[in-house]
Amino acid sequence: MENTRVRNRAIMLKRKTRIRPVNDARTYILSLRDKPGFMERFIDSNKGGGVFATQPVEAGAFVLEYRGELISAEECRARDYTELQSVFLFEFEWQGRHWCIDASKEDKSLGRLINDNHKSPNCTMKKIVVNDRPHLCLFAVKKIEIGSEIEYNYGDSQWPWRKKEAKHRTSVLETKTSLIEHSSHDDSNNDAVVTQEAKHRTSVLETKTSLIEHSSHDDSNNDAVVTQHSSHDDSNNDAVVTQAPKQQASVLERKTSLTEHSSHDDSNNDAVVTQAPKQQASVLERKTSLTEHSSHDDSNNDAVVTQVKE
Ligand SMILES: C[S@@+](CC[C@H](N)C(=O)[O-])C[C@H]1O[C@@H](n2cnc3c(N)ncnc32)[C@H](O)[C@@H]1O
Repeated sequence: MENTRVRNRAIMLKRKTRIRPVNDARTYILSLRDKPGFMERFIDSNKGGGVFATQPVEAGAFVLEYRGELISAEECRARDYTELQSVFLFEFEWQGRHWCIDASKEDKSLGRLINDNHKSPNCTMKKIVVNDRPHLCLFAVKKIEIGSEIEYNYGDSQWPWRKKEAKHRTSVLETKTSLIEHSSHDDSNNDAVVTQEAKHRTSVLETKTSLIEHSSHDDSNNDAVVTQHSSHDDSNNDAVVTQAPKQQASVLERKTSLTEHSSHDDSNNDAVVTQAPKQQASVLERKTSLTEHSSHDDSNNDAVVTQVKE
């Protein structure tokens, strides 16, 4: 009896002393600092950099703010972003209006460097309102171990790297099938082991080659945002010139995506929609994803869209 009381008191104390994730977020929002326990690390030339945990993170905990400039959707429309910059724009709805966090400026903050994972993300984006201004913050949806990459779902869009992942999966599947075929054939053969190994090696080699082919194919793909990050775009004027019409399209599409939600731009929508449906989808889907998270999180004890006053 006494033991239970002591245990309950200890639990209550622990609950009281644990910082509420939303309050934790508020602290870092106000201080304009990133929470310690995370670092940027280069992953590969495809993904670029990413953010990794240097300390374990509890499920539900505040992770990092997607820090940037809060601008209206109208302002976002008026700005001339390159395609490289446009992947750092996060649009969302707040108080019935459309807003954007423009994180295109390198400011050493980590939130803007977090990569996409639509299958098993360990974080989710939520709106936190501090002093009447919305902020986008990432919270852990599961326990995150030291060394794990921090990832969230950018939204249900056709992001170019997801196409690559799908191609990779197909190649691996083909290799597996090929191996099964080889081994069933080899079962009847005494020299099977050596032959099988050799075949395995060939298959692996083929897969590697196939992957290289896929990636070089993707590099020349017009839809590939990944290509925008590759170094030749930055250093090569010709590449940039070639990208120019695409950039225009993407800006136009972003405008369309925004006009869908506002009535005053009805006059010039049609042409734009046909120009770049994919980009439009990306923006919309990312926004939808955020809204879904928010409504989902409303039922969560760790309150999501939270009004925090100083
Ligand atoms: C907001 S930035 C994230 C930081 C970026 N990795 C960097 O180093 O600057 C978004 C860009 O990261 C890359 N990216 C994000 N998630 C990815 C993923 N799952 N696979 C491959 N590339 C990804 C894409 O190039 C995308 O345009």
